[in-house]
Amino acid sequence: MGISHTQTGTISTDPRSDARSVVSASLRIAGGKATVKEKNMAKGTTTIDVGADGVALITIINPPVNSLSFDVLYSLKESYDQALRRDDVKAIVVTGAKGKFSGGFDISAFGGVQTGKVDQPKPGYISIDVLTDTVEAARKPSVAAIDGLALGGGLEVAMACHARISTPTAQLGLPELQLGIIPGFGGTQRLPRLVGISKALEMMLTSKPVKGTEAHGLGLVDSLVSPNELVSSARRWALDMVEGKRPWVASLYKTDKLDSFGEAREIFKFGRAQVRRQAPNLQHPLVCIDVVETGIISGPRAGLWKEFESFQELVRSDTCKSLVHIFFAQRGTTKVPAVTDLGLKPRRVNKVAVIGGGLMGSGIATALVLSNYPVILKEINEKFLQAGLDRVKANLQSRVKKGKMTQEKFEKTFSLLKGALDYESFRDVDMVIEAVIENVSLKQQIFADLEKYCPPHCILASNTSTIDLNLVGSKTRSHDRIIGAHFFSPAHIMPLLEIVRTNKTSPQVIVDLLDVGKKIRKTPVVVGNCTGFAVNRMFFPYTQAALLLVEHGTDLYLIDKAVTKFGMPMGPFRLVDLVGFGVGVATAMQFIENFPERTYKSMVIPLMQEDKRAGETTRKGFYLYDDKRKARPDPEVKKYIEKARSISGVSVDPKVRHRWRGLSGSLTIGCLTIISSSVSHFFSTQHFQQLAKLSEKDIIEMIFLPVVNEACRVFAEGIAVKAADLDISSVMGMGFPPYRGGIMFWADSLGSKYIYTRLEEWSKTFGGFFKPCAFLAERAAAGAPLSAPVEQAKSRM
Ligand SMILES: C[C@H](O)CC(=O)SCCNC(=O)CCNC(=O)[C@H](O)C(C)(C)COP(=O)(O)OP(=O)(O)OC[C@H]1O[C@@H](n2cnc3c(N)ncnc32)[C@H](O)[C@@H]1OP(=O)(O)O
Repeated sequence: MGISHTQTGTISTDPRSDARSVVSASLRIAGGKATVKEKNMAKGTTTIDVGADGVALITIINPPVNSLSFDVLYSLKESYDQALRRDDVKAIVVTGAKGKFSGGFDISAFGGVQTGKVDQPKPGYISIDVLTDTVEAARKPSVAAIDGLALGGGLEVAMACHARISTPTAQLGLPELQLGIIPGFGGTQRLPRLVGISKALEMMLTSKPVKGTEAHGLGLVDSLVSPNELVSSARRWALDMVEGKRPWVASLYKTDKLDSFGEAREIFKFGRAQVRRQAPNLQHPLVCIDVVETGIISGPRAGLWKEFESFQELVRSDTCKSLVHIFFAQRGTTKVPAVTDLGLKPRRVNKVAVIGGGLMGSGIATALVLSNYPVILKEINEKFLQAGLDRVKANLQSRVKKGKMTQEKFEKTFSLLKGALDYESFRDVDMVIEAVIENVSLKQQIFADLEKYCPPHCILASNTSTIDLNLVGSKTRSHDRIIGAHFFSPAHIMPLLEIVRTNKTSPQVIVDLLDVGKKIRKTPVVVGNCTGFAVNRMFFPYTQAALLLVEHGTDLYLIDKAVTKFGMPMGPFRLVDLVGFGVGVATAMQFIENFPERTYKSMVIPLMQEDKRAGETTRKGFYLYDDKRKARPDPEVKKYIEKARSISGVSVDPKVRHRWRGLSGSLTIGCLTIISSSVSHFFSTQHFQQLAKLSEKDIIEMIFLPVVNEACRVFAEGIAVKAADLDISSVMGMGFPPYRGGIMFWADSLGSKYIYTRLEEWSKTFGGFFKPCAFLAERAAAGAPLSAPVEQAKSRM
C-alpha cells in the first residue's frame, strides 16, 4: 500500500537541550543516510506508510514489546510532522508492529534518566509538545489501532489520538505505579476524562490493565474488531472523522465523564485513605492522586505540568530504582548461565503426576490444572485421596465464588484431575512432583518406585523444602532427571517456584521445568542444592533473630509491629503461628543439624508446644485467634519466654552481670529433642537494657542483617547464580517489600561496611549467630557492593 518511508533518516526537530546526546547519535545523518553502525545503535523507530486512501499508517517498531525509547518517541514526532505536512495525507492511524501496540516507555532507559547519562528532551516535550500540541491538536485526525497491549506510555499515546479501535483481548492499562512512578505522558489527565475519576484511580493505583472488551464498556475504546480487521477498520474510522461522520474527540478536554467538584473531592479523600492504609510506606500513589486532582481543579494543562514535575522527581526516587530493579530481576531469573544459553528447547509436558494430596500437593495440582495440565493425584488410601481431590475442588470453587472462574470452566478444569492409589497410571507421565511429608526414607522409597514405573524421560521432581536432593534420589540411578520443584504455600497462589538442581541434574530437565513454571504463571528461580535452598536459608535467621531478641528482653509484639511497618506482610511471630509450630520446629531441626555454629537455640517454641500451643490451627500461638482468625496479643506468652530465659541462662536482673551459659544436656519435648548448645558466651545487663529499649531501626537491622548474612553465604556458595535472584526469592518467597528492591539490593543501600560492622559488634555480645561470613568480610574490606558477581565462587551447580 502506497509508498513507504522509514523515518530513521529524517530529522525535522531536535528537542534535546544538547544535540550531541546519546540518542541523537543514533539518528544523525551521514551523507543523507544513517550509517550502519548508527542504525544499529538506534533503539526502535517508527515507520510511516501513506496509502492511496490518504491515511498515513504510523507503526511503532521496537521489539519485543514496542517500548517507547527516546528514539521511538523522536521518530514518532518526525512521522507526525511528515504526515501533517504532506498534502496526500488526510488522516493518521497509529499502531504497533507484530500485534503489539506498545508496552510503554522504555524501562531500560530509566537508569540513564536517573544517572543523567541520557539527555532528556526539554521539559514537557513528550506530553505537551508531542502528544498534546502535535498529535491531539492536529488538524488531521488520528486513530489508535490497538492489538496485544497498550500499557503505560503506549496507552498514553493512544489516548492522545482522537479515537481508539481495539481487539477484544488487547490489554490496556497504566501500570506505572508498580514501577514507583506515575504516568508521565498525560495519562493522569486523559484517563479520568475518558473513564471517570473513580475507575481511572482504580486502574492507576492497582496497575491492573483491562481487556479490550472492558475498555470498550468503559469508553476508553470506541470500537472492538478482530485483529485481521484492525488496521482497515481504523483507517475507515479515521476517514469517517475527516468526513464528519464520526466525532473527533480530544480526550484532554472531555468533561462528560467527570464528577462534580464535591463528588471528586470525596473520591480523592477515599482514595488517599485507602492508599495510606494499604501502602503506608509509599509516597507515589498519593502523588498520583494529587496530580489527578490538580487537573480537575486547575484544568488539564496545569495537570500536565504537575504530572511532568512529579514524574521527574519520582523517577529518581529510591522506590522507583528498587521497583525497576525488581522488574528486570524478575525477568532475569529465567536466564541461567550454562543452561538457558545452550539452545535447548523445552520438551512438551503433556501429563503430570502429583504424589501427596495434602496442602502442598493439592495446591500444586490446582496450579497445574488451572494451566490446563492433565494431572494424576496419588495418595495412599481412599480417604486421603478423596480429601486431596476435595481440596483441589475447594481451591477451584473459591475462584468461582470470587467471580474469577465460570461454573463451566470449573467443571472443565476439575475434569483434568484424576485420582490414583498406585503407580499404574504413571506409565505415560512426563513429570512427577512428589509432595509428601519431609521424611527422607519415605521420599527415597517413592523415588525408587518412580524409577520403576515412569518412562525414562520423565522428570522426577520433589517439593521438599529442606532435604538434600542427592539424599532423596540416593536409591535411584536417575540423578540426571531429579530436580527440586519447591512451591510455597498456598501453591496455587504464591508466585515463586524454587527450582533446585543438583550437580547431576541435566540442563534439559531444568529448561523443561522452567517452561512448566512459566506456563503455570510462577516466577521460577533456579538454585543449587543445599539444606533449605535459598528461601528457607534466608528465612531461618529471620525467625531466629526474633527469638534471640525476645529472650534478651525485646517485646515480641513490638518486633512484629516494627517488621510490619518496615513492609513485611506480617512479623516473624505472626508468621510462625501461621506456618504452625510443628513445621517450624521440623525445619529448625534441619538447620540445627547442618549449621550448628550459627543457630540460636531458643526453647520458647518447644515450651509452648508442650502446652498444646501450635499456632493458628490451635487458635493459640504467640497470639490468640478468634473465629475469624483475627490475632490478638496474649499476655500468657510472657511466662514461656521467662521459662526459656531461665533455661538458656539469660537473665533480666538489671543489677547483675550475667553469664549466658547455654544449655547443658538435652531436653525432650514430645518427639522432639533439642540438642544442647555448645555455645556459651556473655551478655551484660547493659545489653539487656539496650535490647529492651531498641529503636525500630535497631530491631529491623538485628532481624534483617542476619538474613543478609545468610543471603551472602548462599550467594558465595553459588547456591544462587545472581544476587538479583536472591532479591526475587526474598520478595516472592518471604514477602520482603519489593519497593526496597529485595534483600541484597536493600543491603547495598546500607553498604557492606556498615552491615559488617553492625554484625561484628553484635557477634561479640551474642555469639556465632551474628558472626559476619567471610564473603561479607571480604566485600566490606574492599568496600564492594554485596550484589557484585561472585567471580570464583565454588559453584555447587
Ligand atoms: C511515561 C510513561 O508513563 C512511563 C511508562 O510507560 S513506564 C512503562 C509502563 N509499562 C509497563 O509497566 C509494562 C511493563 N511490561 C510488562 O508488564 C510486561 O513485560 C508485558 C505485559 C509488556 C509483557 O509481558 P510478557 O509477555 O510476559 O513478557 P516479559 O518477559 O515481561 O517482557 C518481554 C521483554 O520485554 C521487556 N519489556 C517489557 N516491557 C518493557 C518496557 N516497557 N520497556 C523495556 N522493556 C520492556 C522485558 O524486560 C522483557 O525483556 P527480556 O526478554 O530481555 O527479558
